[in-house]
Amino acid sequence: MDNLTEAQQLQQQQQQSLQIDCLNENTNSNSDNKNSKTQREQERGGGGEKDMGHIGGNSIHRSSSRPQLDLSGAAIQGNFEERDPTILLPNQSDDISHLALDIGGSLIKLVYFSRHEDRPVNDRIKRTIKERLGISNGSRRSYPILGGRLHFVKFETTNINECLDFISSKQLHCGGMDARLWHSGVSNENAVIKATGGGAFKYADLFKERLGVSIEKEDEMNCLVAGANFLLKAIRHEAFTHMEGHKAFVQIDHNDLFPYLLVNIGSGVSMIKVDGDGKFQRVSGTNVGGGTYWGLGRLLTKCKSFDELLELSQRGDNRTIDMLVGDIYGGTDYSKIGLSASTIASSFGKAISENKELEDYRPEDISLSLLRMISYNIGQISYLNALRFGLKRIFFGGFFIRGHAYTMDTISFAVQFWSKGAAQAMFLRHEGFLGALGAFMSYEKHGLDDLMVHQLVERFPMGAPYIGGNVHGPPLGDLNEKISWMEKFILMGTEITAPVPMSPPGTTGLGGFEVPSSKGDILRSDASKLNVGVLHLVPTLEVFPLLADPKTYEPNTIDLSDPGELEYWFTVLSGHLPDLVDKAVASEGGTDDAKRRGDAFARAFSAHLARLMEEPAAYGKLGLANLLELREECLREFHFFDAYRSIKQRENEASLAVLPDLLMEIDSMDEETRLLTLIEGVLAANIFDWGSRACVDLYHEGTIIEIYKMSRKKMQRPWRVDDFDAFNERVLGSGEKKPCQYKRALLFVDNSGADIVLGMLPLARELLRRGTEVVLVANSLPALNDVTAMELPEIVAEAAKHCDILRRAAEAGGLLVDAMINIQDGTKDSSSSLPLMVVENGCGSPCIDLRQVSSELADAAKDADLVILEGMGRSLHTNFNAKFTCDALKLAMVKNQRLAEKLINGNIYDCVCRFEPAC
Ligand SMILES: CC(C)(COP(=O)(O)O)[C@@H](O)C(=O)NCCC(=O)O
Ligand SMILES: [Mn+2]
Repeated sequence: MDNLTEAQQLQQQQQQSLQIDCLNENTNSNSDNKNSKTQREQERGGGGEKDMGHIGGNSIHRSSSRPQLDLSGAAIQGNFEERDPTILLPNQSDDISHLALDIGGSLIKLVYFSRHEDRPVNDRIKRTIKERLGISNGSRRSYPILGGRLHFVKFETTNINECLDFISSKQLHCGGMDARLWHSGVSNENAVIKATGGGAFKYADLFKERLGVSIEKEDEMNCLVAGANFLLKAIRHEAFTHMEGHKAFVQIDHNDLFPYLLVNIGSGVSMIKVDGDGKFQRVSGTNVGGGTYWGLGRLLTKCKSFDELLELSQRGDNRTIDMLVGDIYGGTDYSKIGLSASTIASSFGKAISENKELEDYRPEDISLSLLRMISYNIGQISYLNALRFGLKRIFFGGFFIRGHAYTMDTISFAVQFWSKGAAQAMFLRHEGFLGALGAFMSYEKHGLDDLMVHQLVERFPMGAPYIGGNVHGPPLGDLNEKISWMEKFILMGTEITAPVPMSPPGTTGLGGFEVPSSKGDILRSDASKLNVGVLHLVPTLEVFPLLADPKTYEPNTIDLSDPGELEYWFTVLSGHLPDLVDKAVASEGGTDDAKRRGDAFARAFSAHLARLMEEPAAYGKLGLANLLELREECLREFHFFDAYRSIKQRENEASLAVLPDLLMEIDSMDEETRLLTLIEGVLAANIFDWGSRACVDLYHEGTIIEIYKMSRKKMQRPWRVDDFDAFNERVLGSGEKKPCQYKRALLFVDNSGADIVLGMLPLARELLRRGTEVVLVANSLPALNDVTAMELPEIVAEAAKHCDILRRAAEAGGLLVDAMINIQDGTKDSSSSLPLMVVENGCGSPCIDLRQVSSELADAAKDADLVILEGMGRSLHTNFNAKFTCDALKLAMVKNQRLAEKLINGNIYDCVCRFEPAC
């Protein structure tokens, strides 16, 4: 076995499995429909292959995981022969402009919008399920905004031509066209783009000349406030504190956001009291800002750029030039007034008493002294203004900060020092883009301000060529160019950096008055860039309505801010990489192109891991679920849309072949044994998990069915977490207690093959038999070997061939609309059956964040009174602690030793059956 290739092993498994009678080896008759279809298919040998060959095979989604553009009613307009004909999208909102700018003294900030690509949907099935769920399109909210993405990019103002080239090559200035005429290459002669900042005036003619567009100027303060309000309301992990090198995200209650002080540190500094949307007043400011640091720094150090100056400060020691309290007081504190010896008494003060020239001071020390002088000053004035107006919160934005840890620590220290701990400085991840975002929001009809937190998903693609928002060279056209760009870096022996470059974690040391820890030599040249990704706008996402308390809900069980956990999971995921790349490349035919993409994927994902290892909070709050999703997104970025496709197909086939025998065995049991056997079956079949190293090793030791049987045999109760009796009592009743007749159950299914076919489908069938409508909730996009909503109807259709209950329910639920046309036994009456339905969950990850689910799922949830979450990803890594307003059953086999120890004080392959009655 060891010497066989994976494909050969799988083929062998499939052949063997077709010869094995599942659980009851003495029986060979079938269950529900009592026919010999399985046998016939076995005799056909390849019959299963033929019928099932396309399960999952046509489910390639060419889009990112959160849909979508409204293509309903799309039609080609005009001549069909024409190349790139105009496509009419009658249901799409129109007149969306694609670009807005903030042209400042030193930087141009650009926010632009790109549409999501479409993806295949089985409209007929969707329509029937919508009807069953009572969803009418008329009752749904219509969204004024397109599904799409917001990109954040910046340029040096001195390189404005690069910016113009970028806009031109991406045709961003043509974005104001009517979206109903969505046609590549169509340009708009009279295009207008919104811009703010002084450069909107200064460069208006240049834009007209180079791009033929007019600039519509937007008020800078308006834009800053609109941008900040949008970010603080719509982005979950936007604001954070930064003290002594430690970053902590702050959860802002949207209903308690106002008033606050917004301090925007650009070339100069504005302090704005914000009382609501569009309600603000510029209460103060200072002319000592980013321009001062850069201007003085350039004169004093001969640095060529702001970033170079900032980088210099990393290696600086300001004590050589600043006059400290200790210098005045003979090395001692001035404790009577609370000043330590290391407090700066006078910035640059030492220079007056020493007989030195500029050349005698190290540029590093000058830069640090300047940075501290300016940051303290801004922090202090800000606090005094907050005090003046009784404001609790101060948010700092603007490109002076640049995600630079030391700058943030210094400002934080000043605020804390002067407020005696009563006030706290907060920073914004999109700090530099407030104005540009605000300008973007000033377009009418985009509806951006209607968007809510749950409709935005931030992703971090390997953002070449604009790493962390910074453009290097011309924009890349396609994936091929992106990979070439990465390869070039590899050839040059340069480490590829993840999209968000690092900033050093430890900085000021004690009380913010020490020298920053000397990180200069390992600091990359792009050290002080932004922590921003691409913002996906998905108006169709909703909060799962059955969450007991969405405000306190936290999907992740494992918090990776614990360094031990972080290191463990990083090692695990790095260890999985070579195997995953092999699978991904094989799934694309093993071509040279696939190998090249596989290599690029491995490098990109490793770069993400390295980046997050250095700064876990770089992409926002990090949990294990985020990491697992990042891996799937990264695969999709390099066009691996379903790496486990063939494994899923073969496991489906092998499992479907033994399903009839399993159903027959189950049907021979009394009610109580049956329910227990079904739950045991779900837990046992959850062993088929290609994301677990231990399980994958296990697969070498037998066929799918052998492993399944072995797993079933080991299902001894009590399980490590065992609430089966409570669930059993709820379902079947006992003594005085009446059985609970669930109306609708949502089954969040997990893996393909035995897991869905021999585990969850039989459980669904039992619920249907007991009078419960069943909704199978599956992934929108592939992730590992998870079954997707696209694949499920065909699997159900195959299963239904052997089972009347499933067939009637699937027909009633609209699942057999396309798939069952070859069934000829004439039973078409489904009117009296309870439906079995499938809805997509809105994500493409092994885990699920219930704050952001598809609107279909949210609709299906409204009448549900039972939620079953299955698998490690959905019920342990995420949602283990989630509370629901209806009964919930969490079922999983723990396939990782460390998790078993941590979470349930148990061992690998222990099981969890957690039943939680409605809150
Ligand atoms: C990715 C998974 C959550 C998928 O588990 P599932 O939800 O399919 O039960 C799980 O395989 C996992 O946590 N794997 C990584 C750890 C390991 O290799 O043990
Ligand atoms: Mn899974």
